[in-house]
Amino acid sequence: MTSIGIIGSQGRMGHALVNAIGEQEELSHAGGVDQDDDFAALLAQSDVLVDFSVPDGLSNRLDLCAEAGKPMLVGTTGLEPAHHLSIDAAAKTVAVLQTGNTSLGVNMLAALVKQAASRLGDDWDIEIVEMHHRHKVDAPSGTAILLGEAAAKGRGINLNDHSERGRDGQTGARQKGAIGFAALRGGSVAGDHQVILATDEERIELGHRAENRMIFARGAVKAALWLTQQQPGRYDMTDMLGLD
Ligand SMILES: NC(=O)C1=CN([C@@H]2O[C@H](COP(=O)(O)OP(=O)(O)OC[C@H]3O[C@@H](n4cnc5c(N)ncnc54)[C@H](OP(=O)(O)O)[C@@H]3O)[C@@H](O)[C@H]2O)C=CC1
Ligand SMILES: O=C(O)C1=N[C@H](C(=O)O)C[C@H](O)C1
Repeated sequence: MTSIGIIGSQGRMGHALVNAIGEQEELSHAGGVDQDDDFAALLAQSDVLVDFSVPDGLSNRLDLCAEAGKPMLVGTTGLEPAHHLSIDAAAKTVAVLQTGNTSLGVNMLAALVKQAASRLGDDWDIEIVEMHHRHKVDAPSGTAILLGEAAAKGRGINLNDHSERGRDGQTGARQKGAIGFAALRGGSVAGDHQVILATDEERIELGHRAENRMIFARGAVKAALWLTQQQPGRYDMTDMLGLD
C-alpha cells in the first residue's frame, strides 16, 4: 500500500486527487495540508507527496521532503527560477517530478509539437494560445510553457531567448523564430491549449482540451506511484511515460 500526501488538499485539484486515489486499491490517502497546516505531520504519514497548491513556500516544502527522504511530485505552476533551483537541489537527495501538466494527452501533444518544430524551419511562426477558468492566477499556464519548451527543444533553441509574452500596445513586428504566448481567462474551462505553426501560405494547428480535472489527477497519482520506485533525480512526465 502506498500512501499519498496532498499539498493543496482543499483546492480544485486536491479534491480530484482524493477521487483518483480512491480509484486504486494499492493506494491510500495519507491526508492533506493547505495554508497554515502542519506539513511535518503529513510528511511523517506519507510515502510520497503531491503538491498542487501555490509557489509560495514550495522551496521549504522541497527541503523538508529531501530531509525526510520522501519523493515529491510538483504540479503547482507559476514557478520562478528560484523554485527550479530548489527542485534541482532536492533532486540530489530524493526523486522529484515537476511538470506543468500530468495528463497523458498534453504530454503526447508536447511530443508532437517537438517533432513538428524539429522538422519545420523558423519560417514557421510558432504561437501558443491557452484558455483557463476565471480563477486561474498565473499566466501563461504551466502547460503553455511546457509546450513552448517542447517546441524550443525541437528547434534546438533556448525558450527564454526566443519567447514573446504579453503583447500589448506598440509591440513591433514579431521576431523571426520567436515562440509567442497568449492567455485567455473565463468561465470554468479546465484547460485548453493550441499550438499554431504558421507560414505565409499554410497553418498547422495542434491542440488539446481538458474536459475535466480527473485527467490531471489520474496522471499525477500514476506518476506519484512511479516516483516511489525511482532513484534520486529530477524527472518529468516524459520519463514516466517513456515519450521522449
Ligand atoms: N500540473 C498539472 O497537471 C496541473 C497543475 N495545476 C496547478 O495546481 C495548482 C493548484 O490548482 P487548483 O487546485 O486549481 O488551485 P486552488 O486555488 O483550487 O487550490 C489551491 C490550494 O492550495 C492551498 N494552499 C495555499 N497556500 C498553501 C501553502 N502554503 N501550503 C499548502 N497549501 C496551500 C489552498 O488552501 P488555502 O485555501 O488554505 O489557501 C488551496 O486549497 C495551480 O498552480 C495550478 O496551475 C492544476 C491542474 C493541473
Ligand atoms: O490552473 C489550472 O486549472 C491548470 N493549470 C495547469 C497549467 O497551468 O497549465 C494545468 C491545467 O491546464 C489546469
